[in-house]
Formats: sequence, C-alpha cells, structure tokens
Amino acid sequence: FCSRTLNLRSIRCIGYDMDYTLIHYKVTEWEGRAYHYAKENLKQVGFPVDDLHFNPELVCRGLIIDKSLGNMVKVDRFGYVRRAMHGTRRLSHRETHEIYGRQLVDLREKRWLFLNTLFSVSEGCLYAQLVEMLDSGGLKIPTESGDYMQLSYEQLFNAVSKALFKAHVEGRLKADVMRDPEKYVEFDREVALTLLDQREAGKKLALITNSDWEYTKVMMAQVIDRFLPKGMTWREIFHVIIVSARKPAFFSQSMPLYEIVTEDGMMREKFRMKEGRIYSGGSASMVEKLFNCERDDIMYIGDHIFTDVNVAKLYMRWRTALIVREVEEEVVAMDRGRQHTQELHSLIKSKEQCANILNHIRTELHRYRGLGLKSSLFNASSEKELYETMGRLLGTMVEYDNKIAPMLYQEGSHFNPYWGYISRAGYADKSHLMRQIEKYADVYTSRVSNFLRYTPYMYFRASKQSLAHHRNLDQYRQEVKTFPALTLCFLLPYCLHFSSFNSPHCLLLLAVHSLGFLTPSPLPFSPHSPIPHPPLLFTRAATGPRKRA
Ligand SMILES: Nc1nc2c(ncn2[C@@H]2O[C@H](COP(=O)(O)O)[C@@H](O)[C@H]2O)c(=O)[nH]1
Ligand SMILES: [Mg+2]
Repeated sequence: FCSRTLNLRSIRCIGYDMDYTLIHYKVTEWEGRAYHYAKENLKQVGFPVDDLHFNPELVCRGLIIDKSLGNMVKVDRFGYVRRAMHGTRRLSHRETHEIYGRQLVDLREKRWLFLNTLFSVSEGCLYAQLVEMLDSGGLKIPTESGDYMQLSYEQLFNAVSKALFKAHVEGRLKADVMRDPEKYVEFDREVALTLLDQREAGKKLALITNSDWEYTKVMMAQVIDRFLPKGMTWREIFHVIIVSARKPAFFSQSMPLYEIVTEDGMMREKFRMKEGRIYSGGSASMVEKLFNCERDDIMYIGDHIFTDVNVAKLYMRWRTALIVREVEEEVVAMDRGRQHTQELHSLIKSKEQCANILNHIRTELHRYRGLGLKSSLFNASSEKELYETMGRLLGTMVEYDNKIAPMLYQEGSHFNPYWGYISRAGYADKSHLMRQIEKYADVYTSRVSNFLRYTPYMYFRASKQSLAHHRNLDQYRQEVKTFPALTLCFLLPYCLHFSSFNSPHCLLLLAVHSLGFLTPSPLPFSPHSPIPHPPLLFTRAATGPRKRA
C-alpha cells in the first residue's frame, strides 16, 4: 500500500531490519515467552504475579499507554482519545469522554508511550493486568523496613518496562527462540527469493538490526538458508551486515563502528565500512558513504514505526517501508464486518436526515418568531403542529442514537474485542497509528515477500487523496440535472418514517426540498443534504427588509 509515490527501479540500496521484518515471530509464542520472563523478573523483586496469564488480545500496535492514569488509549489522527481501557476494563464512551474530553495526546510528553511494534504486546498486557492488581489492593510489595511499597501508575509502568527490557537482554528468552525456531517463527519461503531478485536487479542490500551478532547469525541461518539455492547462505545475500545497530541513534548520530572479525563475535574498531563485512554499531551516514548513495537512492524496510521509519525519514530522508503484519487479518476482518459497517452508516445517515429537517424547521421558526419574517411553513394555525413534528423528529433521533451508540462501541470487535480495527478510530476516522504510518512510511505492507509480486522495478503510485469537498464532485453533474421526482423518492421514506406525513406542513416542506433541487446550484450537493432554498421559504415581511441567508 503506497502513501508516497516510490519508484523501486531508482532505489539503489535497500536496508533491512531483521526482527518482525525479515523474520516474523508467532506473536502469541514470542511475546508470551517475553511476558513469562518479564514476570519472573518482577517476581524476583516481590511482585505477586503468579496468577497472571498472557492475553495478547488486550493490546495491539498503535495504542498509547497513559502512564499517569494507568490507562491504555486509542487515539485518532488529531490526537483525540477514541477508546480507552483502565487496567483490563474497557471504559464506556462517557467515561472516556469525561477523562479525555479536553485532552490532546502529544507523544512528546513523558506521560504517553506509543506502542510502536509487536514487541510491545507483552509490555502492554503485563502493565494492564498489574494496574488492575494495583487498584484492587493486591499489589503488595514488601520493603526492607517491613512496610509495603505504594506504587504510582507511572512507577508501576517503569517496573514493568525494566522487567521486560531485562528479559530482552539477559539471554534466556533469545536462547529459547534459537533452540526452537519452529515454535517461535512463522517461516516465509518467499522472503529469500525476494532478496535474491533485488540483488540480481543490482541493488545493494544491507541488514541493519538492533539484535546482536550471536542471535542474528543463528536466526538468519535458520529462517533464510533453508529457502536458498543449495550451498548458498544468507550472508552472501547482503552486501553489508550491521548488528547491534542501536537504532534510532544509528540514524540520528555518529556512533562508533566495530567490525566483527571472528565467528564468536570478537570486534575491532573501524572508521569506515567495506562491502562484504559484518559490523556492530556505526551509523546511517556510513552506509551512505559505503554505497555512495543518499536520500532517494536508499530505502529502509522495518517494523518499528519510530526507530525504523520515523527517524530514517526525519534524519536521513531515506525512502521507507513499514512491515505491518496485522493488516492481513484486518483486511479480512473488515470484509467480514462490512454488513455491520453498512448498517451503522445507514443509521447515521438517517439520523442526519432527521437532524437536517429538524434544523431547518427550527431555523425557520426562529426567523418567523425572532425576526418577524413571514414564513410559508409557520403561521398561527400551523405552529402547534410544527412543534409536535419537531418533538417527533427529536424522538426519532434519540431512537437512532440508541441503536448507533452500541454499534459504534462494538465496531471491529471480531478483529479485537477491546480495540476494534487498528487502522480506524471512531466511526469515520483513521487512527493515530495510520496517521504515523502514512506520514513516515512511503509504502506499507504486511510482509517483505509481498514485494516479490511487484518485482524490483515497480513504480508504486500513491492513491489519489480525497478531501471533504471532493467527495460529492462525481455526483454533481448528474444531480443538478436530476428530475425532482428522484429527490422526492429520497425524501419520501424519511417523511413517512417520522410519521408526520399526515402533516400538510411537512408535505409543504417536502415540496420545498424538491423545488430546491430544481434549481441548478453552483455548489455540489447530494440528495442527502436536504437544504431548503431560503428565498423559496420566505417572502418580504411587512416589518423589515428581507434578509439573505
Ligand atoms: N532491550 C530491549 N530490547 C528490545 C525491546 N524490544 C525489542 N528489543 C530487541 O530489539 C531487537 C530488535 O531488532 P530489529 O531487528 O527489529 O532492529 C531484538 O533483538 C529485540 O529483542 C525492549 O523493550 N528492550
Ligand atoms: Mg524489527
């Protein structure tokens, strides 16, 4: 999927991240194991965590942890919170609004932590469960003085984060994965061919991973070698291999460079890179020098929204691709949820129709009563009936709302029962995650091997962007010429639905709507925007000059 046009033919160097990019882990297994070791680390410092169990559904990529309140939130592209959980309990719409109604989430503040990668799933899950324990008074951590420690939500987050960090670096977790890759890795036989194609097309390939040499060496051999032509190894694919890269600093700073000179990882300091070597550390500008390319010549493909894509773009202006495996399941789920989404859409449209008609009657009432204008709807004998009609319209809108609210709350629950679709926030908007992706990743896809079907020469063209005022343009020409009877067809069912069809005034309103559509207007409108034409509703009042709306 392309956000910014990218010509793969002109890319001369492709950098690859390893974990969750070239190698995709089975999230339940890998994160479950990370969770297990993080729990052990917490237990060692007195946390009563024995009864906790990993639940990967509690968390998804793109959520934001609110360390001050112990919540996890899903935010839309503007920074407004659209869903929230406290601990493992999902907050109602009202609770969410009460807590975050005035809050714009700014990720530069320390309070928030964005879950950038699938590696964050174990962290988020453990934190949510421990928040619940903290609230219930079950998180009693004895101190040396015999008291119990009272943790804040932020201190609790720091403890979880530290425990997970330790799990990643101390060795037992990675040793488990290296010992039994079949258990932890989803193998993809087409990754190898994708890389070979790109190499044969003349592109320089670089592996740039934060993992260390010991782990990289074992895992790449396990995951790639079996799918290569006989006798070939993964090391021959890459023109340079960089481990312990320390991204994001790799992209933003000048870091020391070491060459790995023995199989067991002995290192020697170096000042520039050479092809065919294996390095630890270094920086993105050294890669540019090595291949004599920069900016638009070079693309980095990774799974971490911040360290792989955001910083590569911000500091180096490299072209970027993000690997988001969840997109695969989401597309399927969205297709399954199509009926729900369509029903919701049509209920919202119907409510909008009621609101539009109500608003126009109300406005006309104000003009008639407040401004003293003569109205074709209101007069002494019709006023009471029109008030009743307004009451009925309001009632109908409440009925619609009672259907819409639970449907909105449930939307996407077959994809994730707590968070719905990762790409959406609220009914009509994209999530903060998607905003980040489209801002920093030129293309995004669910797996590296998807590049295979497009060849190394593909011209990825960004899809045409649509703005609010573009939406109705296609209908414009057609609709200005539409016979008013068609308009009647659209409005009639609504009027019948309000059970106010027996009112002569609503019949009049209906006629007014239809007449409004008779006059070609310079503005695009649709049959769903029943705007009575003001000059048709009013005649000059005896008391004052006619006002133009
Ligand atoms: N110390 C921590 N290491 C982490 C954490 N989450 C992931 N990781 C490790 O980073 C690399 C990612 O490699 P890359 O190929 O994607 O660049 C991998 O070794 C992970 O174990 C963390 O929270 N703390
Ligand atoms: Mg990665």
